[in-house]
Amino acid sequence: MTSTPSDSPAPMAPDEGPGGVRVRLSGLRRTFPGGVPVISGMDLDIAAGAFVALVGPSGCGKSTLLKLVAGLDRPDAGTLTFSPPLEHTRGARNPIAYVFQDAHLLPWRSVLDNVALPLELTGVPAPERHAAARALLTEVGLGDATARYPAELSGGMRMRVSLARALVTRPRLLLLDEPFAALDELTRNRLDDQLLALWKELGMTVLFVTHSLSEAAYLAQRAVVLSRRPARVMLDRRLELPAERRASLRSEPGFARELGLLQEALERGDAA
Ligand SMILES: Nc1ncnc2c1ncn2[C@@H]1O[C@H](COP(=O)(O)OP(=O)(O)OP(=O)(O)O)[C@@H](O)[C@H]1O
Repeated sequence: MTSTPSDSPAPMAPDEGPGGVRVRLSGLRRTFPGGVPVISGMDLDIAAGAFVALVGPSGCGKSTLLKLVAGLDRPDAGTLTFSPPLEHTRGARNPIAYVFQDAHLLPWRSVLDNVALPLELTGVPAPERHAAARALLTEVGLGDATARYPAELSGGMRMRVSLARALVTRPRLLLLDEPFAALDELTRNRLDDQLLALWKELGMTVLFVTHSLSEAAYLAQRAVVLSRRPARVMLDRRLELPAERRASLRSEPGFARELGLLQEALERGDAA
């Protein structure tokens, strides 16, 4: 049966999210043609609504893992389970959203139409999709940039548009692959705070890949440190930091202690 606009879930208010999904990886394996083993027997259990950071040496398999979770690639063995199953998702049109390091905006579309695109593709009528896109753009601080075009935006603004576009479908799982890596530190810190606010508001599960241990510790409740390829879990740690993250946290001794533990695991994993 094909989906029509009238089959679409009811629109959700900006402060209402469908909540997160639990993600379980069991014995997940991926070997690329040519025999390059990238993931060999990965087990991870991510609670619904958790914010998990994934760090590891360059080339260890982080993006591969995200692609497997997103369904953009298939494992050679092992299982990937979502609970509740993604097809039972209330309100979410695309239960999984993916944000890349490059914002990947369509240059010929306005900011509003870029953000509304995922809804347009599922047949949501223009007034409804524009209202949803406008609400999200306001949340990321771009309420006055809806008519602008990607070429007129800074790198940080483009990433905010990309984040708004990912969230416009109210996903239950948000996958981010080094989304802010190309930005200056101040912009990156601001976007980290915006992402945290959106996560708290919408309650989706977040899996965030980053090379920055400091960004991982600041954002996540739980950090998973991977070894060099094939990726194995070197450390899976619930961070002992206050739930409320503020800029001052970065200079506190508890934060430095967590960074030290992550660094030590990363070095062990790189030498493994
Ligand atoms: N489609 C593919 N075919 C063959 N090899 C691949 C493919 N995709 C990735 N690889 C290899 O798998 C390994 C892991 O790549 P992946 O992009 O997952 O690493 P990563 O940890 O995300 O790296 P980085 O931190 O540098 O972004 C690399 O050696 C890469 O060359």
